[in-house]
Amino acid sequence: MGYRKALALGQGCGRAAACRHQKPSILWASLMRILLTGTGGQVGGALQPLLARLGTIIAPDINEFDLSKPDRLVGGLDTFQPDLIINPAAYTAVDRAEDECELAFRINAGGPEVIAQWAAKRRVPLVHFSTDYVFDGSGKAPWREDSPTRPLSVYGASKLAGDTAICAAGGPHLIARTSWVYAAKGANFLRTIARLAAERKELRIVADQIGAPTTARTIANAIADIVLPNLSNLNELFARKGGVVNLVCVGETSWHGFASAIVTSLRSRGLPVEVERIVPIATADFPTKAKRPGNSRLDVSRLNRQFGVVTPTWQKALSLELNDFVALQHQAAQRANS
Ligand SMILES: NC(=O)C1=CN([C@@H]2O[C@H](COP(=O)(O)OP(=O)(O)OC[C@H]3O[C@@H](n4cnc5c(N)ncnc54)[C@H](OP(=O)(O)O)[C@@H]3O)[C@@H](O)[C@H]2O)C=CC1
Ligand SMILES: Cc1cn([C@H]2C[C@H](O)[C@@H](COP(=O)(O)OP(=O)(O)O[C@H]3O[C@@H](C)C(=O)[C@@H](O)[C@H]3O)O2)c(=O)[nH]c1=O
Ligand SMILES: [Mg+2]
Repeated sequence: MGYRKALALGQGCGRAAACRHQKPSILWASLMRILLTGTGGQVGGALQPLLARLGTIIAPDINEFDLSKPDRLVGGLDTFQPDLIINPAAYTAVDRAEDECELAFRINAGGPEVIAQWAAKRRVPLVHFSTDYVFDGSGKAPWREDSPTRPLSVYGASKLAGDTAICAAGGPHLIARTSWVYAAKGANFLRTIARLAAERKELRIVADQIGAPTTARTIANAIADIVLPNLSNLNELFARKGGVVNLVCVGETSWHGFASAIVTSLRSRGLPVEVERIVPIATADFPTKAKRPGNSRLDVSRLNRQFGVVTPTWQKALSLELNDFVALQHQAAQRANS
């Protein structure tokens, strides 16, 4: 699918209906085969331990199941025979995507399309992940699941094309739309800021892009809370309540506000912090290849209403994540000294 066509497609595909959560069936759980992609990444890595007790986790690496080669995925799916597919694998290098448009589209749209069509034919439920970067960032109101999309970047357009293809496949699916994901491990803003804060006296961080930093752990917990009690009827649950659902931490801040909170917490926890000034700047003063939305706020009321899932505030989630981050830093320091 081409970039322009993708830009013109897809306005979200949320559906609404009422349903009661059911208790998990132990027998069902033990028989379940769950295909989980991207376990080397933030969200896949956080999901893996939570899902492990549900049955057999099939976690292929990129050589066994490469989303950039959509025509080879059906063979893998036929071999794995999953009862549930969870697909956090994605191309997430936002600036690089501007130069690797074709690759980003294959991984974020072509691969998911093949998976969704395979799953739809067999009525296998599919959980996928989307981004705030499908929006153009206008206005100040939080985006709802059915708000008009207009991505500003290749990454955003490729993710939207994936969402649209999954919706069009017509199978039972849930697309969790999230934002500003980070974890104690992985490539993310928390780790970038921690590194820069230990090296520099001054940080200059954009203060006019507003959203909700969200830990991979928050996303994994929410998905587990939706999936676990409904294992035996996920198919029906997603057919009635699936589609897109926003899944972010509660509250909002700018990247500058997020960086400031990270640095304050690192200092109070005794980690090395050299930085003296965190200067708020405009997006225009931090030129990047890809354009990013100014308004990345996502309205989580559907998540609360449909699934009864309440996420923590971004500040609470940050504090929890920093416990792990600090422990990992101490371990690394001990290894370096021994
Ligand atoms: N990160 C963010 O800020 C946000 C992410 N999202 C979405 O959430 C989801 C999870 O993101 P996150 O966990 O942060 O992503 P990460 O970048 O942390 O992880 C992506 C994973 O995808 C794997 N991957 C990359 N290319 C391929 C490929 N060709 N075939 C198979 N696997 C591949 C990577 O493998 P390897 O480990 O080998 O590199 C990695 O394990 C994605 O859909 C993303 O678009 C939404 C909003 C914000
Ligand atoms: C390092 C740095 C970044 N920034 C800005 C650039 C950018 O606007 C913002 C965040 O930088 P990042 O490169 O981490 O942002 P980015 O990679 O665009 O993060 C996005 O990733 C994809 C995968 C998503 O889906 C989005 O939800 C979002 O999390 O901070 C500064 O202003 N100063 C700095 O020193
Ligand atoms: Mg990034």
